[in-house]
Formats: sequence, C-alpha cells, structure tokens
Amino acid sequence: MIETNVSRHHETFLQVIQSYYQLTKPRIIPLLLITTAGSMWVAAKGQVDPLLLLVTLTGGTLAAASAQTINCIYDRDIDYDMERTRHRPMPSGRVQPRDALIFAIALAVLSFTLLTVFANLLAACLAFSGIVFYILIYTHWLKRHTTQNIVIGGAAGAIPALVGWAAVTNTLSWPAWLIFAIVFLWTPPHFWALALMIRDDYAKVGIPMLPVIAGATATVKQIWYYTLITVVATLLLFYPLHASGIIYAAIASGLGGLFIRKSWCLLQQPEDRTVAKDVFLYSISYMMLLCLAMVIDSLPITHHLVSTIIAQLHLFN
Ligand code: HEM
Ligand SMILES: CC(C)=CCC/C(C)=C/CC/C(C)=C/COP(=O)(O)OP(=O)(O)O
Repeated sequence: MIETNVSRHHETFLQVIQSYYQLTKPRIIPLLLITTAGSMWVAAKGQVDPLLLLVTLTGGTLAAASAQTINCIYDRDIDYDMERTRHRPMPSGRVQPRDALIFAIALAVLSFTLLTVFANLLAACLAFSGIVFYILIYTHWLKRHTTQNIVIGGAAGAIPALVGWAAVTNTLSWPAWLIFAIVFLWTPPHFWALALMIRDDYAKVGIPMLPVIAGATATVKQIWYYTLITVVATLLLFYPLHASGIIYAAIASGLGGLFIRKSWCLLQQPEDRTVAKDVFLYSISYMMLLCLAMVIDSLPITHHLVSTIIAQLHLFN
C-alpha cells in the first residue's frame, strides 16, 4: 500500500490520463461503434446526418467507457489474479476505486446528456440501459455464477446497435432487433473461442466460463451451433426484411461461409488453441466487415449501380 502511494507521487499527468484511458478497455470500443454505425446507415437508408453520427458515436463511446470502468472496479479482485488482466490500472493500484467511480459516473452523465440533447431520449435511455445491464446482469449476477454468463450478458454488447437505430428513427423496428440479434448470437463464438485459449486463467479464479466447466468438446459444439444461427440471422436482413440489398447479402454470405468453415475446423480440433485463436481473430474481422457491408449496401451510389446493372441485364435478355 505504502509502495503504491509512493509510486503515485511519481506519476506524471500523462500517466494518470493513460491509466484512466486503460480503465475504459478502449480496444473493444471501436467494434461497438462499428455496429452502431452499421445500424445507423441501414436505418437512414444510406444518408446519415454527419452531426448525428458524431454525437451518437461519442455518446456510445462515453457509455461503453463508463460501463467498462465500473466493470474494472467490480472485478478488481479477479483481475489481480489473472495474468491477462493483472496490469490493469485498478489491480495494479494506479487508480483508486472511489476515483474510478466518480470518473464512470461523469462519463455516464455526459453520455446521457449528449444523447438526450443532440439525438433523442430513446437513444440515451438505451445507452444507459446498456451500462446497467452490463454491470448488474453480466458483471454482478452472471459472470461468476453460470456458464451461460456471456450468452445472456452478451445482450449488453448488442445494445449499441439499438442505440444507433434509435438515434436515427427515434423508434425500434424489426431490422433494429435483427441487428441486435446478430451481435447477440455472434458473441458466444467470439468469446468462447477466446475462452478456450485462456481457460486456465478463468479456472484459476473460479469463473465458470463454459470451457472450464463443460470442456473443450462441448464448447466447440456450442460455437458451431451459434455460428450457424448467426450466419442465418445475417441473411434475414436481406430476406424477408428487405432492410439491406443484394450487395449486403453477397458479402454476408461470403463472410458467413468463411466463419462456418473456421468454426467447422474448430469442431474437428477442440483442443487446438491455434484454431481457437483463428476463430477468435476472425470473429472480430467478421463483425467489422459485416457492418461495413451494411453501410456500403445502403449508400445511394450502390443502389444506383445495382439498378444500372439490372437494367443492362434486361437489355441483353
Ligand atoms: C459478454 C460479451 C463479451 C465478452 C465476455 C467478451 C470478452 C472479450 C475478452 C475477454 C477479450 C480479450 C480482451 C483482452 O485481451 O483484454 C475480448 C476482445 C475483444 N472483444 Fe469481446 N467480449 C464480448 C463481447 C464483445 C462485443 C459485443 C464486441 C463488439 C461488438 C467485442 C469486441 C471485442 C474486440 C474488438 C476485441 C479485441 C480487442 C483487442 O484488440 O485486444 N466483444 N472480448
Ligand atoms: C450501450 C452500452 C454502454 C453497452 C455496453 C457494452 C459493453 C461495455 C460491452 C462489453 C462487452 C465485453 C467486452 C465484455 C467483456 O467483459 P469481461 O468483464 O468478461 O472482460 P474481461 O475479462 O476482459 O474483464
């Protein structure tokens, strides 16, 4: 403790900023924002107001940062015991829990105010409910108690897609819920692939992640089923919902095919951590590119191009 206080005196302003930045688990936030943006573009049929985009992504960033900071406070005991998380600001004593809580509350208030004033109340409430869900349902209730922790808890990570849709339309329609479902269903393959690689760490601190309790074979089976359902769900945006067009459907099929192939490889080799790593890394590119496909497909220029090609094909017939 004394050592911690002494070292704190030597911290430069920049190091303090860096510690608070790390509390927000910043590497995960861009993908959350990409899902928000994908949803906004589909909702706005390709014509998103740049100011609304900026405000929504900033509000989403602040909400996610707040949620992650509270998670860091809550989980500081287990984070100290796990190799991967030991050097985070909280377990290493660089930030005190009280200061982190003030920081998290400030971020949440800023997010709520920004979204209410410049987007709408629905988007603000959804972002706030994301914080509450992630902390109460996932971090407090499920994470330490059930192997289904990330299945149900994964809903928190899918809320940014709803925030994006709500910011544009001030309502939530079927395509919004479908994009939510896509992120929700994608989360188990994303996380369990990683959990297969680092299951020893989770076992050490008694977190009942699926690979720890049920073993690798049962986990890869679950990854396989969730991958299949995720890919099917992505196509529903094209048919029957017609919220995205043929370009999206083609890209989603290609990306989905590769996801299924990688997941199949893992199903054949449950104990191979390199294959698990491949699925985990691909899951991130998959979600990124899928949302990019939603954006590209929704642009007016894409619609123009597709109509021109269809017209040309008719001419030839
Ligand atoms: C309950 C749901 C989820 C759990 C338990 C989970 C867990 C994790 C964990 C433990 C890592 C490794 C982070 C590290 O090494 O510090 C990770 C990485 C990552 N996650 Fe998730 N995740 C979840 C949902 C999501 C969602 C919804 C997104 C975005 C849509 C996401 C995006 C990412 C990204 C981009 C990375 C890579 C970060 C890097 O470059 O290190 N995750 N996830
Ligand atoms: C709209 C809104 C604010 C939504 C919140 C979304 C949100 C913060 C999702 C995060 C999902 C995630 C990376 C969980 C990892 O938690 P973990 O505690 O299992 O990870 P760890 O083991 O790295 O600590």
